[in-house]
Amino acid sequence: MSAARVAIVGVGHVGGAAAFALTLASFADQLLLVDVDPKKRDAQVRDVSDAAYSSNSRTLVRAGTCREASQCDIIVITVGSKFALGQTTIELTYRNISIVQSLIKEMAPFQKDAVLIVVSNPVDLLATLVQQASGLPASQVIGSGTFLDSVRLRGMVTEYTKVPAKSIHLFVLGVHGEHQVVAWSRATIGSMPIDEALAKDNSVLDHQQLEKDYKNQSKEIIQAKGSMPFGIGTIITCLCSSIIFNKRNVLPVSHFQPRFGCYLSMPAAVGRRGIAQSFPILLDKDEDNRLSDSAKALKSNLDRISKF
Ligand SMILES: NC(=O)c1ccc[n+]([C@@H]2O[C@H](COP(=O)([O-])OP(=O)(O)OC[C@H]3O[C@@H](n4cnc5c(N)ncnc54)[C@H](O)[C@@H]3O)[C@@H](O)[C@H]2O)c1
Repeated sequence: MSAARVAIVGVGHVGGAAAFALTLASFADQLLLVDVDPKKRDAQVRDVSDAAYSSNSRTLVRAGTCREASQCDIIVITVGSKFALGQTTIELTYRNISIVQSLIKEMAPFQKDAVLIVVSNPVDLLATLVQQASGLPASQVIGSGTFLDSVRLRGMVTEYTKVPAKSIHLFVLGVHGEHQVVAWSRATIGSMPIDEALAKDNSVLDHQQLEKDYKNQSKEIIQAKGSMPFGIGTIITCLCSSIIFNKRNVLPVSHFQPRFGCYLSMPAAVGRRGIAQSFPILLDKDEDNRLSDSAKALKSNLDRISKF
């Protein structure tokens, strides 16, 4: 890619952290920040520009409009609304659906090679709707999905096994949230099944405890500091890098699953045109049943939404 332009739409906690991480990574030529709140947007531009100048980043950070964003090479959607007093999760979900749907209408048509990265929650549902409304091929719309969850869980296994995270092949898959599935049956260290590798040293991984701990970590971070922007900001940067440099890194991201007719996370090679190849993992029966149940629930929600 000659001159890479990235836009971030919604520069609150997550969008701001992604802008900071992308600027330090210094591979984008231009970074456009867009927000419905112009004061916040301009403040983020000034703050992140300071980081750009003090780190000698090549990335030029500036404020942009939705139309300008739609002509960028990568568009990251991090818009969201916060819980209002007395609001239920369902009300918040519908609020986010409505924000994202009107945003995509305002932005379309997109540059034909653009890749959209949806981060806003509920990420799989929104990524499916964004793809339908964007007019872009499914391969060019990606959801951040369970990428952060996979990285976090791998980090915890690293602490236990003392094996570097890059040698641990372990994925969290499916519909991001309560019903995501850890693919323990396919987890390996090097090429050896993880439980077998540990058994050699008489060690045992407590799958249930680890799952409980990595899920609790999100809740604990949010309770203590209100948001958890740094991990996801880095994940967004990693996705942008794989796209811009056509690295085809295999990452657990949300993408269209013909088997279920909706988006959910499975490993996929991510390159210049988005999803270059999907690598669905053959799960064991219990894991597959759980993944399949949550996909069916998501699909029926989507069918209900499309009737409105
Ligand atoms: N997928 C993940 O792993 C993951 C992790 C963390 C957060 N998230 C999600 O990211 C989203 C953002 O979280 P946050 O903490 O940054 O929220 P935030 O409230 O700090 O930021 C949201 C921003 O979106 C802006 N916005 C709202 N409507 C807009 C519109 N129509 N056009 C442009 N901008 C608009 C707001 O002004 C605000 O600046 C949430 O949906 C959150 O659940 C996802």
